[in-house]
Amino acid sequence: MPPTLDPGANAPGATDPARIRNFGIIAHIDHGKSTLADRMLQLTGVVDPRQMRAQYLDRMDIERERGITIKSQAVRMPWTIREGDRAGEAAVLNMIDTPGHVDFTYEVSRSLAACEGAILLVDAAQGIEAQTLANLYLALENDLRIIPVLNKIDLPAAQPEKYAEELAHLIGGDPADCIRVSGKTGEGVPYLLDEIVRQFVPPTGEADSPARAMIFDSVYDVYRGVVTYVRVVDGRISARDRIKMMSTGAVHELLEIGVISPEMVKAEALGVGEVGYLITGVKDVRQSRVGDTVTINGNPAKEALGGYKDPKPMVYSGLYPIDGSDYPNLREALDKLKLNDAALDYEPETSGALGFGFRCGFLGLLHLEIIRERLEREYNLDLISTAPNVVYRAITEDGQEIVVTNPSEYPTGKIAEVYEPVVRATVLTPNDYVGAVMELCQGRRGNLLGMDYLSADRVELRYTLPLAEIIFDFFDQLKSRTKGYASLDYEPSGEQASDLVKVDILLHGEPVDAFSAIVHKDKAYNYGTSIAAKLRNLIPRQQFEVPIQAAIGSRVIARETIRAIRKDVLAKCYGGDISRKRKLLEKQKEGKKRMKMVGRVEVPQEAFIAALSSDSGDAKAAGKK
Ligand SMILES: Nc1nc2c(ncn2[C@@H]2O[C@H](COP(=O)(O)OP(=O)(O)OP(=O)(O)O)[C@@H](O)[C@H]2O)c(=O)[nH]1
Repeated sequence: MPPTLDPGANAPGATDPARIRNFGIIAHIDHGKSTLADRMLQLTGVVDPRQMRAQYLDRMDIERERGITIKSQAVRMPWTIREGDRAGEAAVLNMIDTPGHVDFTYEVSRSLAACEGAILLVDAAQGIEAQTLANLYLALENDLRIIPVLNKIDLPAAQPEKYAEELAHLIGGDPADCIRVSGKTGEGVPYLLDEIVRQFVPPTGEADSPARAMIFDSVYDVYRGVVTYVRVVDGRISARDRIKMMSTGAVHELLEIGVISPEMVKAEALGVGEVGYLITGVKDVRQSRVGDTVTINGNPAKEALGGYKDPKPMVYSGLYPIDGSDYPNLREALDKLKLNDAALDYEPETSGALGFGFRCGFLGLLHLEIIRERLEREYNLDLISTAPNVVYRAITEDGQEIVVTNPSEYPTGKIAEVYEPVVRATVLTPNDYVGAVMELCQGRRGNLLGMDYLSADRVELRYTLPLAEIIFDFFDQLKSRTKGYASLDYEPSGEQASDLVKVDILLHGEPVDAFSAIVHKDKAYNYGTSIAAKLRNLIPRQQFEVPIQAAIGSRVIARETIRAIRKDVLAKCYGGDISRKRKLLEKQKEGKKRMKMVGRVEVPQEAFIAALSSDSGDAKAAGKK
């Protein structure tokens, strides 16, 4: 049975802003955000205990399986203070669930911009991790009040005293002010809800000004089209308004407006400080973008709320169907996924080695991995992805600027300067591994910005690093060098000029496009030798000698050779009967169909796939801690 919302003073559209508390929960992955959110839904009576399922708010299958939150959601919950001198004070809590992973930092920052307060949730058995810090900085940038909370106090390994010290040291204040809870058993959660009403401030806004609402999430629903989540800042949006998106000027009819509690509940209007959803019938999330400001067409606001950014892909990779006849299906699947993902970018591309496919842009490696997994799982496609690369900006000597999202577009002429994206990375590690982490970062062209002791045995290291150095196996390396104890977070931090070169891999003198890469000059040799060695083992011997070369322009930097073999399928048939010979030749022809020709060399497609797939796989690891 859907919950019925109070029709009185607390009804959506009529809620006194002084009663509203908008807050988010920020935490490192797996510190228990979704579990705590579930417990709150239950304690506030929004979800019937019998309907409760784990991670109620994580709706997508992939989210639930991976246990990570990709899309944020907002839930409205009534709460009345239970204890203390303000007992009996009724409030409306809007809990805005935020994604935790670095790829979705922009979404986190928009969700937080819709809040006045944030719960800083830390696992009492683990302490502060890199994403705790990164998200805390985002919350502080948005001027949010912070309530420090230690979770999982039911665990035997929990050390709440120790980590309360650490938290207090980080955000200032008294360790005793850290609230201790268990999302699992519910212990401490009612007290936390009381404190949310007591400590967080209500929203402020101009009730009589033209309406302005910020979009903090936008999801595509097969039945309802795009559902847009907004936080009203000024004025009021009612069900009969025509709304206008301030970044594009597009005007839409409102079909429905309401709040989530925890399913969609229609409302008459949303007023100052309220959080809810809009449905306009548009079919594409790009028309309703996160960060944009919604106003009313008849009485538009003059200025948009700040902070809107176009989503910009950071990492590109080619996606190819293993079976070439799946190409139209892949196109259709990408078209559909894009409806739900404003950051996904793709265009057709052809590769000599892999056939027809798409060059796709992603926010980061986890984003790539999620899209690929959804394509394979929901659309039944078998895919191969080329090694991911970042976006380079090359300036030629005659002053032309070329943006390179694919190594094959790298200009061949004289280049004055090449810029690559850099990130600001935060690594948290136990004291013992500081040396190992530094060595790794230095090896990846990192630049140490600073180092702080969070407690006697935990260190925060801040580096700038080229994004390209992080997207391969950085995370795996970090984990293995620190026995799994270090955590990593990073955010884009502009670009830098670097000494970069394009390495081509040539097979019998012909370049194989799928293996061209842009790498730092000092790493070109390593890249060249490793790919050449890999291909030598994967490509079967031919009837002539095949050199595999790695080259920068016309200069060869590495070489391997596949020795010649004469494969005579008829060798076994001395004399014998002609029909048997014909049969063997037919069979050989069949086998050849699966071969790709690179110049004169026959290469089984599986060889390309094997050579490419051993480079990926890091995103999976990066998805979890
Ligand atoms: N013992 C114990 N386990 C908990 C508690 N809260 C969460 N967990 C467990 O910790 C794991 C991670 O919890 P989630 O709620 O999925 O964590 P999350 O922070 O939402 O993770 P992301 O959505 O990936 O960011 C799950 O296995 C939970 O069952 C708690 O209070 N006590």
